[in-house]
Amino acid sequence: MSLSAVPVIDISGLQGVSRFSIVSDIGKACREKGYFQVANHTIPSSTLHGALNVASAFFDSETDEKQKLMSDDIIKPVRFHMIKEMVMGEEKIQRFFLKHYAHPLEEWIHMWPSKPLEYRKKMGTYSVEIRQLALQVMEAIMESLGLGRGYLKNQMDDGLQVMALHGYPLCEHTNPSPSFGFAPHSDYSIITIVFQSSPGLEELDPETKTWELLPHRYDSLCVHVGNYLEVISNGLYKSAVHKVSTNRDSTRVSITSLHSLSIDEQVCVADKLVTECTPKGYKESNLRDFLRFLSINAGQYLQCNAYIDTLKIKKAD
Ligand SMILES: O=C(O)CCC(=O)C(=O)O
Ligand SMILES: [Fe+2]
Repeated sequence: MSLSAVPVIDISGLQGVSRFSIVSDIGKACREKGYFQVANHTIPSSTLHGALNVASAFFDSETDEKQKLMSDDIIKPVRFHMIKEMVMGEEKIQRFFLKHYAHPLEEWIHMWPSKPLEYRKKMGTYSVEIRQLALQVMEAIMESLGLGRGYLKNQMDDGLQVMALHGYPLCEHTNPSPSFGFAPHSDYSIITIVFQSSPGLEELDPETKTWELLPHRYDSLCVHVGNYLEVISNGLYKSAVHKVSTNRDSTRVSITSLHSLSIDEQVCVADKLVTECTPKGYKESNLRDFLRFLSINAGQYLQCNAYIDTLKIKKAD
């Protein structure tokens, strides 16, 4: 595991004269890694930490809210879940998980936890701010692919934002199992933005095939290329494979925001990226296809690239 190679992109000049070089850095990071950290964004620290605090308070609480939202039905727009595993003959919680849809906010917020009392306000502010950032980053990504910054912009207005909150309790066993925490996977989004309370997220470097621990830089956010961006880019940008392992010395909380088109909107390879030398590499699909795949395969998250692999068009020899 190495510490140093995660690209950090300062986006403070994205709307100014430095746009061209920032867009090209973002393109390079998506092409070579599939992930990068964003520094100097404009989301206030109070918004980021306010959301982390209410997420922790929700996971720590003993309220019947958790019970009410508890479900194994992955289609539910709001659900709480606990992922358990046997460790040395004892059942251990490896992760608490709360998922809720977030855009448009007024459609979903009344279904979110009502306790702690500030949950909806703080998480609502976070979700709106993070979505604005995601749209800016997406514009830059589309520009870096030569598709123009407005590519898919209208569809994103009706797009889906799914927030996935994770709480990883302390685990005193040093090595319960390789997947204890969050097993390696890639995300079912166009892009994902992760905020973490402490280090733990590890990214698979596609070239060296080594795991890189994402450094915990103050208020920085991590962007992942998701499965649907891999499709849109015709494989130029590869989905980020990542995991969270155990060996932590404190409880860890993370907030993931997954940004996609609406549930029935087909995502396909951008026409401009299909050429004689680079034929179409992926079938089109939508988010509902993914959810169906997930429920048939009965896993909460899939191993690595299980879903995206089903979309790949095999090259004729
Ligand atoms: O806990 C984390 O940092 C990662 C969460 C994650 O990968 C996900 O929600 O898809
Ligand atoms: Fe993920």
